[in-house]
Amino acid sequence: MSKSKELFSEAKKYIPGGVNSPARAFKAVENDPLFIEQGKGAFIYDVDGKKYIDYVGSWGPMILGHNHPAVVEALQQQLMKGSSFGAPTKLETILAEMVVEGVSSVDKVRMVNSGTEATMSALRLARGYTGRTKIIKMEGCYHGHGDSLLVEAGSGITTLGIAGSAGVPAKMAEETIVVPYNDISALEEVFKEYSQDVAAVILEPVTGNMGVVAPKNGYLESLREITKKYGTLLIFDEVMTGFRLAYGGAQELYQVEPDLTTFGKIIGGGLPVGAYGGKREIMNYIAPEGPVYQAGTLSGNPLAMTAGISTLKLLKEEGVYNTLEEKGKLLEAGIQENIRKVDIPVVFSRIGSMFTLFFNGSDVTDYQSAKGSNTKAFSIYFNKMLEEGIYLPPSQFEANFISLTHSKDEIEATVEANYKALLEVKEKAKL
Ligand SMILES: Cc1ncc(COP(=O)(O)O)c(C=O)c1O
Ligand SMILES: NCC(=O)CCC(=O)O
Repeated sequence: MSKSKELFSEAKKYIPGGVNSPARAFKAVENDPLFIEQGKGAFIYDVDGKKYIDYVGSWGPMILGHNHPAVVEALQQQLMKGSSFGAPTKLETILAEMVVEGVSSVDKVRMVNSGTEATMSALRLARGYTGRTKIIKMEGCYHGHGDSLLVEAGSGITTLGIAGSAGVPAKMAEETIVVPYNDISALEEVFKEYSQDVAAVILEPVTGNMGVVAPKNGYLESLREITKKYGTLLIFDEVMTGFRLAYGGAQELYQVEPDLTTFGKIIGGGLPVGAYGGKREIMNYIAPEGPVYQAGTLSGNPLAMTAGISTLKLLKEEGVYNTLEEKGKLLEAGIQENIRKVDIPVVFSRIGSMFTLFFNGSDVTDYQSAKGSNTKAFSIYFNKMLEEGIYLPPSQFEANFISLTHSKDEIEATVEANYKALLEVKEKAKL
């Protein structure tokens, strides 16, 4: 038995399902999770000593690759000074200023400890600011596990094939209206009925949590117009896309400004951080300045701020996002060629350094089309890639991430493995 399997059965005795987040459980791919010993650059090493090229990147944060020396050095220095004070440090202002300078719609930003906290807090703020209660979310978008948002959510909810979560009060869920992603007329219909009740529309501007799906031409612009018309706040959940698709996130890439933005993943440089920010007038509603309460013992934690600052400093350098795009293009070209050669119904969807291979014969533009993917084929693909030393998110409905440390060699090795895995899928799934 592998050490990973041993550790997993031990973990299951003390931790529900053996994991601290369901997305890692490998349930949909009929396998057991690897236990990871260490990471370096584009690679992770499991406890059995096997080396993998990593496309999970801790689900997004590790855009610089694992254990970047500058981040490690900065963390070591900060650790000598102390890990938490529960009092202000200048590090918080430095990171906040970097976010404000980097993201055009953000005048002020509040640090929290996870993406979940960021979206929960942004919703409370939107409700407090507008005095309205309903929110609109898009099918298949995942915004963390806050009650209001665990409705028709992507990521683990979709992976496990469940509708939502037990324990969410029906009254709470009723305040959430769900419409399909990329569908403006569905949104307009909802606004006709609830024009004065909707505090916020929240979405992933480019989705990662039903797999990578891009907004249709003009979709984000229309969202901006409609929300403005009805006095509803537009919230871009950029937990995944922030500092990933561009330094200024999807809103920079598509040139559409939301009222509020949520962040996580990359701004914590691998440590637990989330944040929400936006227009000054709205952000001033947060306590102690305003009436919307939101707090955190470890919020703005100096270690987390340090990891975030040193990560963003490196991402600010000239050419970083072009480099990521080049890597994405190289991988895409290789995989598209494989898809042609193997002649298999697969859609390769990519924006910058985020991508998903949908085992799907039709275009994927929303949750319904994403769910039409062949999850059995994905499972075969996933396990073959793992065998070939490529570590992917263990679900069809997730984004893969390329880091700055994925070199030509790693990308070529991935393309080679992808060819073998597609062949295996074609044969075993009879595609
Ligand atoms: C778009 C998006 N929002 C929110 C979250 C929740 O973040 P966290 O897992 O840090 O709570 C995630 C990922 O988990 C995400 O991808
Ligand atoms: N796309 C899914 C995530 O980013 C979250 C991972 C987790 O919940 O463990």
